[in-house]
Amino acid sequence: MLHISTRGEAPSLSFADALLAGLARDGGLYLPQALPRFSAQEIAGFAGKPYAEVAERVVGALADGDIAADALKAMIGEAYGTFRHPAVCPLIQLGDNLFSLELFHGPTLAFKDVAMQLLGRLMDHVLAQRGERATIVGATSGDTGGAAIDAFKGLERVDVFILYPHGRVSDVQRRQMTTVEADNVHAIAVEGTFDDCQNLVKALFNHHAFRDELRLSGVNSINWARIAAQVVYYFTAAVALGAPHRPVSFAVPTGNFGDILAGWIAKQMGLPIGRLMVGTNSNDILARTLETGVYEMRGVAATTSPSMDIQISSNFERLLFEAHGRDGAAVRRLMQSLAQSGRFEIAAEPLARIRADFHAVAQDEASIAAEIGTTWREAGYLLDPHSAIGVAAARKLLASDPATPAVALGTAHPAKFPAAVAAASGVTPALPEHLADLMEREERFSLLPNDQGKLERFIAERARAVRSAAA
Ligand SMILES: Cc1ncc(COP(=O)(O)O)c(C=O)c1O
Ligand SMILES: N[C@@H](CCOP(=O)(O)O)C(=O)O
Repeated sequence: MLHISTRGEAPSLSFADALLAGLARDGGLYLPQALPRFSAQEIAGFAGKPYAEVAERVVGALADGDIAADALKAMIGEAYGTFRHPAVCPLIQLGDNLFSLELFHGPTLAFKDVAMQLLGRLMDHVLAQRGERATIVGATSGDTGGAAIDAFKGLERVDVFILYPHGRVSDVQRRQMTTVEADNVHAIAVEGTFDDCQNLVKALFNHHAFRDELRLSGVNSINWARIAAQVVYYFTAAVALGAPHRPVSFAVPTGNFGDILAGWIAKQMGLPIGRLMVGTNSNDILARTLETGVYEMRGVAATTSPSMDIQISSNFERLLFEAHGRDGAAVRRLMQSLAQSGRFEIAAEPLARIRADFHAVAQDEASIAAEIGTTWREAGYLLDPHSAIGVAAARKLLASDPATPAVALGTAHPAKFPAAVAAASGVTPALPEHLADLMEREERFSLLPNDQGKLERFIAERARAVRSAAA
């Protein structure tokens, strides 16, 4: 199966090629030409199966034979063997029809591990088959970076450069990136916001000579394989709650729109998802867009849910592509408008299509703290600020439809954000044992300005040095 770019001007690629490419050469994002679909009977058959087995079916269908089934099975087994919970992504009941899907039992305590542990293995596998090396560049508002560094540390065929906004991630998140001792890992603090970091990464991909010389690859959710791996937990959660015999709704703390897009993909693959609720913090560009049809950037505010302090929500482009009937030219026009004026307007028809599947609600800092406090007092369950946005959004779903189970995605462990959690609940969550000495480990990072030229020189020098030391 080939994968096509949302901007319609890049070569179509196989799953393995799209995996290594990251961003398409026309600046767009890859999507499969057609999505596989499971019958209700097949979905019912997922009930009671271990997570890894469902992952084999779902990721296997999306990879469409491009990765040999036995190799995929082995990689999935290894990837989810790194999780501390036997169910991998357990479902916890918090109230009547209210559930938390805990996605934070991987090595770095965030949902990013679910995809990244598999992505690292998939990339290494494909690079080894081809005898190639790659330079991975990624932008993080806190969690993707740590998850990528954990998944790729020490791999011989990749150098990893992670850009994070200086002073805008939590101490735990920063230390997960800066204390890893591996020569192929480079943590870069950028003087700017997450959006600046993400723009720099996209600019590196769009500088084709640099991209080709260093064989750039991406691990943000611009990489289709990230989304493919995230589709799996929508299936396991919904089936555990009675799908395909009844619909299940999901509330998703949203920033780059990758996680909730994975839910929409699951729906296109046959899963009966009721409503998909976008939850944002006060960086509410997506909530405003769904309400008004105008996507308009405003300055980004620093919040207690820093991983969602995002204005340019990359994966929204994939949804726009679908809502415009897969018209790459229409997406190019919208993206040009965004680059030139910081805004674009969605026409009535595509907006109606988006609104048919998605709803949105924004939470300010006071409501996030209140949700952490309420859930702790009423359910004895400690939420991190991002997951609290999900639970608050799920309550909104239940207020209008109490009969349909609402699953809030639990995207981070509360110990990643101890100060905010303690302030809201009075409880200071402890880091799991494997990270207990994180605050004592030595840090190693480079501070760079928000400057593409300087970043390119930095990456080229480091990548060449590692390659000549390895030769
Ligand atoms: C803890 C946490 N929650 C939610 C999000 C938002 O997810 P997405 O960017 O896929 O919308 C992120 C970052 O992406 C995150 O790190
Ligand atoms: N919240 C993310 C931002 C990057 O998102 P991604 O899913 O596109 O990698 C983070 O924590 O880094």
